[in-house]
Amino acid sequence: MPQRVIVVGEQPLTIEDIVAVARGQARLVLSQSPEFRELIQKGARLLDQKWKNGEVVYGVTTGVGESCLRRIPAELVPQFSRNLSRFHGCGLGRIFDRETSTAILAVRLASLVRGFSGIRFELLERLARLIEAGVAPLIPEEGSVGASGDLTPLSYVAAMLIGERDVYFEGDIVGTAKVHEILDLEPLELFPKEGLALMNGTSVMTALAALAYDRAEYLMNLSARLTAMISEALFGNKAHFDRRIFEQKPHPGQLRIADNIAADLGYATAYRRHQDSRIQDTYAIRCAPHILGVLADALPWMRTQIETELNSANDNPLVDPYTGEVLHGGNFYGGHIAFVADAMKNAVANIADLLDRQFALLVNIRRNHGLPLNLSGATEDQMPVNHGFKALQIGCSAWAAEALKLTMPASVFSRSTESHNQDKVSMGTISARDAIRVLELTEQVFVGTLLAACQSLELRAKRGELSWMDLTPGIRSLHEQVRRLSPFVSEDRPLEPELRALLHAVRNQDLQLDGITA
Ligand SMILES: N[C@@H](Cc1ccc(O)cc1)C(=O)O
Repeated sequence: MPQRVIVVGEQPLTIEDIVAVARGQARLVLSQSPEFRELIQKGARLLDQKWKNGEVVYGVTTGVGESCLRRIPAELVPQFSRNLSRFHGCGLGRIFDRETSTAILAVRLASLVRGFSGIRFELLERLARLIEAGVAPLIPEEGSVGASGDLTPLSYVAAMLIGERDVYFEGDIVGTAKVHEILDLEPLELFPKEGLALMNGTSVMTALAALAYDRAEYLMNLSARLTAMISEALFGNKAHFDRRIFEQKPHPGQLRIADNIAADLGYATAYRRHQDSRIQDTYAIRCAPHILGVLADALPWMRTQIETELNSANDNPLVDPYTGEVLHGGNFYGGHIAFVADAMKNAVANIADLLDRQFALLVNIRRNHGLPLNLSGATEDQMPVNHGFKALQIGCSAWAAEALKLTMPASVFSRSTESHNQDKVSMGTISARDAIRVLELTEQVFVGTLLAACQSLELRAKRGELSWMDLTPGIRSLHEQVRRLSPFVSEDRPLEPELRALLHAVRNQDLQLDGITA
């Protein structure tokens, strides 16, 4: 299949563009339009003239941050960009994976093409060339306060361009200098301001937020379908998803989720309650649209903020390419992304909690309308030595608790740092990393609960309590997709490999959600 080509520099990028580039599903190419090239070069030329004329330019002929009053002698200016990236080479913690690192490169490029960063076209070309060649720096996750930009993690992007530190390349981890040799490239000598332009921005947190948005949206839609499956397995009351209820409190996302669940249940107004169903199910079923709807209704706002940040010039100082004026500000402050990510982790962890409660309904013999204890599929004589889904439920409770624990907002933990120059910071990169971790855990809760739901439906079918033909194609299709990776549990067995296979399918968005209205 020919890869989609995304031209950067001509139109704003979307969250989906970043995800596609990160996953190798789209190529990112730099606009070759002469006007675009001229816009970029103009900013670089103006800046070059300024410092060569002996003018004081922050971050070029002065130190950075609190050191802004210290002048840098002309002969030391070229060395400065290199040193800036080097002294920030102090990140710690885990290393971002290749996909995330690629997203970070693409997001930084989307910012620099605005033409307000005073960098050469050549630098943009090199960045695009390295992305195209599948090169991505090894970036430690920790060490950014998220205002003053993601200085430390982005220093690894600058280091890659000057041929330093290590990168992912062709499935390996390789010294950057070596990769330059292989690709027959000379490492760049950064021009004044280029180091600062690369590092002084919000691209790490924004890349994480874009990836998280995509995962959260998919997981939300999967969870709506899973809710329908579990409602069927519990002989739930389908009338809880009657459109008229939601029209009276018409949050559009919540209404859409309710409609999707109703459709998956084949609900029609003439519906008659199952003889075993309760007049009102507990909240984990009845309020599922209200719980998932919180995220559904936040997503449009989150998208606006993430995509505005993604397509912004978020460094400092900015260089107006039309007048040559140097504008000193604080666009590196990641408060919007911090707030989005804190909100996202809260809404997603609530999904973990919701699914964990749904699982609890399935295994509890006082609530599950006759399903066997622990959903065991063993024969009667084998029952005493088979515990079915008991441990998996415990696992889901642990993952849900861990996700919920991570919802403490990071954006309120500003620390005054850097000799009180950076006296109020966003912590957005920490929020965004939390959001990713909460998603990982919630995906785990999802696959565990999904297996339990499939087991429950199959138990019902085996016992003649439910007919597959009475279920909608949406539910049957999800069940069949799961069964290709993990069969019915009749005798106890370790489920880890199957859970991992399912997780992999969720991460790759391989589970098809046919018929869902997004
Ligand atoms: N973010 C600072 C620049 C800076 C760069 C590196 C530092 O270590 C500190 C500060 C500014 O634009 O004002």
